Amino acid sequence: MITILGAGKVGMAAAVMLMMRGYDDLLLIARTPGKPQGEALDLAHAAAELGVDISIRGSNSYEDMRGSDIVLVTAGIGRKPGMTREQLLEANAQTMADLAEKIKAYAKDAIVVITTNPVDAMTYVMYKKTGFPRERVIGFSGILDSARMAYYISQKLGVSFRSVNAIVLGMHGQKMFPVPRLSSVGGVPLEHLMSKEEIDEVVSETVNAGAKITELRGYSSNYGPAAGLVLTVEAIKRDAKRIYPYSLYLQGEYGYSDIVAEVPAVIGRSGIERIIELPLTDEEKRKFDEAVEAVRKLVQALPPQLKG
Ligand SMILES: NC(=O)c1ccc[n+]([C@@H]2O[C@H](COP(=O)([O-])OP(=O)(O)OC[C@H]3O[C@@H](n4cnc5c(N)ncnc54)[C@H](O)[C@@H]3O)[C@@H](O)[C@H]2O)c1
Repeated sequence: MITILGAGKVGMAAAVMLMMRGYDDLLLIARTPGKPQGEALDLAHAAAELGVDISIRGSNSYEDMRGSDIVLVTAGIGRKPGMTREQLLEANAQTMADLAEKIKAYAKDAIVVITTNPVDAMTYVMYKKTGFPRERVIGFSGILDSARMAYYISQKLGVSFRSVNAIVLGMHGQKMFPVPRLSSVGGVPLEHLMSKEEIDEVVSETVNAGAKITELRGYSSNYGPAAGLVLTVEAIKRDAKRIYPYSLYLQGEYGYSDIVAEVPAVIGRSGIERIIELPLTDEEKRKFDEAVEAVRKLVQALPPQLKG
């Protein structure tokens, strides 16, 4: 059973994509009476039209998440134009702590995937408050950040983004670190294919991609994160052992402990199986450090009761 907490724009886009890929036993949980039930009914009708034979339910009761093997956390407020992800910290941290209690009570064996922003700090709160092994507390955004980088590279070079391998590390926010040296197109290092100015442009477009969507339409992205959530569910359900970047609690990797950072990892049935440590140059390590320090600042700004 896959439970989605929060039936907002990200949660519902994920539900639609999961339905279309045939994932059975979907449960939507949200606070507003009628909202998750209505969303589930509409989606169930769409599944019937498409001939997708699955069960989709909505509920206002957290107890119904009993038996979930995956819980996707999408509850919390999103950005408005001009806001940074970091400005959502206070409101959403309390939501994470509240939801951690519910997940602990009713889905103690689930793999928890957090999308709520600022996602690195929210993953930290979820890890501390559930007390789950770190393998089962996974912050989502890295798949989206690297897909955005791949998209901008593909646009500039006129090649399919399926031939692009783009790497983004560190955090999901203004200090995210796209790594051109480790990114490649058809196996050729990016730096052989683009000028420094073009690469700088790709980096800037990647970092500002979410803000651009928010500026244009007045609210933050939802199809992008939803697609990456589906890949994450797929990797878990199929024990696919794919390598994707996630925001994960570090215990010595990259020289860091007791902090969350965006790093590549192998994901399968039991959650995160292994964190991959990429070889970074001194300059790259400095940028990675800046990203991690930005997360640390956010974590430090959390009220003490939400950190431990
Ligand atoms: N990690 C990423 O890559 C990424 C990308 C885009 C958006 N996001 C984040 O995802 C989150 C959700 O975005 P959205 O566009 O779906 O927002 P939304 O406003 O459309 O939906 C959020 C839902 O959360 C619910 N909610 C709010 N506070 C709650 C609480 N305390 N308990 C239970 N439910 C609560 C709301 O009722 C609403 O249904 C935001 O924090 C946003 O910044 C993350």
